[in-house]
Amino acid sequence: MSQDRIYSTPHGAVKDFAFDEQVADVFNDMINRSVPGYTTILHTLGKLAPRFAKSGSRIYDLGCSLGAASLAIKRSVDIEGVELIAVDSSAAMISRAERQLAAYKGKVEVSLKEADIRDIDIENASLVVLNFTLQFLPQDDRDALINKIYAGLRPGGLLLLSEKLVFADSAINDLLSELHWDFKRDNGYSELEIAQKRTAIENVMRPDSPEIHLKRLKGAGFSHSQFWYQCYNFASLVAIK
Ligand SMILES: Nc1ncnc2c1ncn2[C@@H]1O[C@H](C[S@+](CC[C@H]([NH3+])C(=O)[O-])CC(=O)[O-])[C@@H](O)[C@H]1O
Ligand SMILES: O=C(O)C(=O)Cc1ccccc1
Repeated sequence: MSQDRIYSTPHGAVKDFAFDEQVADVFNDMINRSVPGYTTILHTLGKLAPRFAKSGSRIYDLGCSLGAASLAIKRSVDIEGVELIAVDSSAAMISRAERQLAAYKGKVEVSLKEADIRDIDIENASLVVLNFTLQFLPQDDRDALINKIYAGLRPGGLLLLSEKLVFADSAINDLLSELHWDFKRDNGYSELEIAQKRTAIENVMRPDSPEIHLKRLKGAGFSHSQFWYQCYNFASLVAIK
């Protein structure tokens, strides 16, 4: 897997970030060096998946990128009769995810779909994963997706939702943003890379506050929801139907 050097040279006018071939080629390196807690969250998904996966049910990985979350599920779920549906709207991501997931033989049956997660049906789900995907949907479309997930989950089913956060308190927001940029510096990103990536994502990725996430989950009908992990301005929640 190649190193992410996409923003290492001056771009002039920085284009909006897109999940294209260039990004897909370096995505594993990019997400590991950019998202604090990414490995911890996938490790914990490997603990959650066998607890919630049920024979005769489906698991959805929405915005699967290269299939890292799906792979964590395949590796940890050792029962027959579970169908894993991994969805991404990027053709570049789906073709690479197909290769990566086929290389691991397990009991879970995987199908990959190149589709917009707003357009797919969610049915008979024991587990739904939104690992850093909701933040890329227009804010007006987020409630409808969470409502659809709630409706498609079985009683007792789990939603794992990981997101970058924004905080209403600007002193806190600034401090946690600075710590995130320190994390990127420590992982070898230059000031230019950090600044250009920031410009590239500002129009395509709009984080919500912790309060909005909890309110949205409650509004959808989830009676149990909780942040289980936070590092700086990155966090993960569980919600149980
Ligand atoms: N409307 C949409 N429909 C389908 N896919 C979408 C949509 N919008 C964005 N995507 C897809 O959501 C993914 C977000 S990355 C997820 C990481 C992964 N979950 C992981 O566990 O490694 C997170 C990040 O880059 O910060 C990309 O692959 C997009 O193509
Ligand atoms: O890189 C960043 O600053 C982020 O906020 C996370 C991220 C990671 C990978 C793709 C897009 C955004």
